[in-house]
Amino acid sequence: MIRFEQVVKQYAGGTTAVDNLSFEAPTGQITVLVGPSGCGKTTSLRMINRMIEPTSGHILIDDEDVQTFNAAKLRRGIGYVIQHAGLFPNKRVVDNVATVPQLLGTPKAKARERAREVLELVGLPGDFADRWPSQLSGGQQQRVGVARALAADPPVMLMDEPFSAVDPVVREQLQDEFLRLQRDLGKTIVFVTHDIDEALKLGDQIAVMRVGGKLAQLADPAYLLAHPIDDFVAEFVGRDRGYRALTFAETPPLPLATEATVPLGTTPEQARAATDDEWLLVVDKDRPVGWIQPHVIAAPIESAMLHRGGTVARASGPLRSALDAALSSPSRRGVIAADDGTLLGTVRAHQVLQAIEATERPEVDKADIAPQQTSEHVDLSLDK
Ligand SMILES: Nc1ncnc2c1ncn2[C@@H]1O[C@H](COP(=O)(O)OP(=O)(O)OP(=O)(O)O)[C@@H](O)[C@H]1O
Repeated sequence: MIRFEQVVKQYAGGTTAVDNLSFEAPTGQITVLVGPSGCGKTTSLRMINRMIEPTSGHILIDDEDVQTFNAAKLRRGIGYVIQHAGLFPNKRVVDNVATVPQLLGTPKAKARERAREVLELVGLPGDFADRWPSQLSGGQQQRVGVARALAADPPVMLMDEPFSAVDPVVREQLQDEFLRLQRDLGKTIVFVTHDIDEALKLGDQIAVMRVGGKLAQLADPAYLLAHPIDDFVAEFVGRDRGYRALTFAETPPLPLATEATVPLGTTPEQARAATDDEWLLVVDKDRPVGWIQPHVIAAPIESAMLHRGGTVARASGPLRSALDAALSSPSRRGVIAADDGTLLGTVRAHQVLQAIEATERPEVDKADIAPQQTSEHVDLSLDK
């Protein structure tokens, strides 16, 4: 566990970058620091591995003050990933990744062997290891950055906007892979981003910071969306936070309608006989694959003719997926599937909205509210 205790950082020149910050980043979980530019996220992160020293206060890792460690040793024992990966351009990928294990005393051959293993873990197998960083895409470079941080198998990882420099599609892939990896590795991670969507997706808990380096609210994503503590947090998590919150709400049993379906290869006559509706759902071995308009087609149904608009939601997934499926479907009927992908039925948006109306929001729990709100803080101000 990483614990911030009333940490303050004032830079020479007088800027208070971090102001009386207290929070805990639990072991094995992802804590995201999020907030607008200049709110002190990077400064907070870098104080953990002592790239920056606090003006006052303490940071503890597993109850040991980081001040008691040798700074260089501490840094080697903590994985650190930054935007643009920060790879050594004159070292091959494998040697970039092997750097920290070697610094920690692992013989070169063994460190390289380990580097190849970790590169495979982050989706860069085989000959990627022997390339130069400049021969990789931005997304691949970020993966090398993650591999390099993981190579020495540190229990703690610090990640500063690691996925911000790549395009949105690659970013989503990197986030998904990172979450998959973390499920297996269970590192204690502090992750900095200015992107609330990224914070909500990755964070087990989210610390929202405001300019001036103060903690505005610390909570898990669902709670943050349902109960922003003030206007600043509400504004920051977005006007569409009600919609975003559906990502964290389980789908209750929905009133599914039986949908007429036809398999690929169905002739136009057969398709027209199957329904009176404008849209007809096509399946492949009981799995929904797309919609066609039976009165428009002139040849047997093949894959290329399908309207793929409309996502398929899993009955066991979040309510947001069910609503997205209904809203994005060309027939306005959202397709709901079982976990194995087979069709269960369809649902309309108003039915999903009724289900949303019936869901409960997380209870307000005072313990989740930012430490600045505690009486301790009030006492301090009264002392003056
Ligand atoms: N070395 C420094 N000397 C003086 N002021 C600094 C220094 N580094 C950062 N600051 C100031 O401290 C404040 C916090 O900066 P920090 O980089 O921690 O914020 P951030 O939330 O990470 O911002 P961003 O999202 O823009 O990277 C800012 O006002 C910044 O200008």
